[in-house]
Amino acid sequence: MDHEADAFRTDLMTITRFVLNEQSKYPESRGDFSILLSNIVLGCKFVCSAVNKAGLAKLIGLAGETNVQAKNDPFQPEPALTNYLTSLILHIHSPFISSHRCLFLFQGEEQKKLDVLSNEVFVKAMVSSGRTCILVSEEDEEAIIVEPSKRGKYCVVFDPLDGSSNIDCGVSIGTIFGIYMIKDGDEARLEDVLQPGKNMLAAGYCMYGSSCTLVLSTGSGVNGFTLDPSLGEFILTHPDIKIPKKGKIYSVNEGNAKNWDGPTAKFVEKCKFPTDGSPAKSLRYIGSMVADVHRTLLYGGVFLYPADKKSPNGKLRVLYEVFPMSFLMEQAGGQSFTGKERALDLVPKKIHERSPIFLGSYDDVEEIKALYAAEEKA
Ligand SMILES: O=C(COP(=O)(O)O)[C@@H](O)[C@H](O)[C@H](O)COP(=O)(O)O
Ligand SMILES: [Mg+2]
Ligand SMILES: [Mg+2]
Ligand SMILES: [Mg+2]
Repeated sequence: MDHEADAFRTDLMTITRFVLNEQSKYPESRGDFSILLSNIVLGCKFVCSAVNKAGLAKLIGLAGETNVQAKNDPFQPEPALTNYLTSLILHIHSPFISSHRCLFLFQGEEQKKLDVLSNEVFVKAMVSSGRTCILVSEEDEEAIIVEPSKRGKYCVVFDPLDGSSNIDCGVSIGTIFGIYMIKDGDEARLEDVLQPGKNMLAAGYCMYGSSCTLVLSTGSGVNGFTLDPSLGEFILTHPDIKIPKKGKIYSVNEGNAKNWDGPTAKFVEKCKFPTDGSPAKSLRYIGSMVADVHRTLLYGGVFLYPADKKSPNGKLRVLYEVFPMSFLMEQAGGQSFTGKERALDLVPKKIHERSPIFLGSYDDVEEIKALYAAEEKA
């Protein structure tokens, strides 16, 4: 370690310092929101560490593919490695996870186990913050109403592990979250989370990729933090992110093209064969919403998961995928549209409701809106 160089890094803007700075702008604040955010950050660090270790376990499992058991389950790690990883993870994260879950994680089927594990981590991190009252997770059918003794005034909606089908090939995945406040006093009701996205107080995601990046908005711009593994701290690396007004990339699963509606098909056609003299756009599609949106935010362009004949409401879930990403896009100067309205104006009726979504650079989304408006007139 270069201690001399490290000595010059002590003025780094860590996420903790950043959140406390933000808190100081509200002298009446008692720090509840900062405590909630710090528990979200801890949850992200935990999932990041589990994602990294799951990859290691799979690698070992693949190497043993020749025995019969390994054929049935090619991801079975060595027992010694399982024990080692279990004790390691329990040592670091024992307040959040039971030994049963830990063993679960390293005994094959990592993909599903990581969904379950990440969910358990986030639920526990949120409840133990003492600042939440309702939690909605992709992995839980019903909303979780926090018991009165541990209750606070915030509602958190989250997708604990987004893009989980990408785990097996080590492609970027993430966690998405959004935060609301209960409408009145001490009563927590389902209506408190069935609010339009524009009522969110904060939203963000953490991407577990070549680096671990947390992107956060508390309603005054968007900031990105990168985890420094040697410090265990998220450092502000992308201050005040602004999405380019127009982009050169479109991002969509074109395998669904035969079922698209007119405006979606026309927009993608225009991306590939522009008629106004502009260059054709490049196609980039990872298949993890977090990663596709992250690239869109930094490079510009548009991410779309439209409705199609098979899925008239699209695929992505309103509360914990569409809303947080739309909130971030707008905060970064972009737009987000459902094909009918501004995404953040949508009022969900059910916690796992889905919606088509078009989000990204302002001008690109404007083009999509014009195509839908033209179709409505015709
Ligand atoms: O819906 C997603 C997966 O979420 P999930 O892992 O269920 O939390 C998004 O991350 C992806 O954008 C999406 O899965 C990609 O969908 P396809 O193009 O494969 O339909
Ligand atoms: Mg998801
Ligand atoms: Mg998920
Ligand atoms: Mg899922």
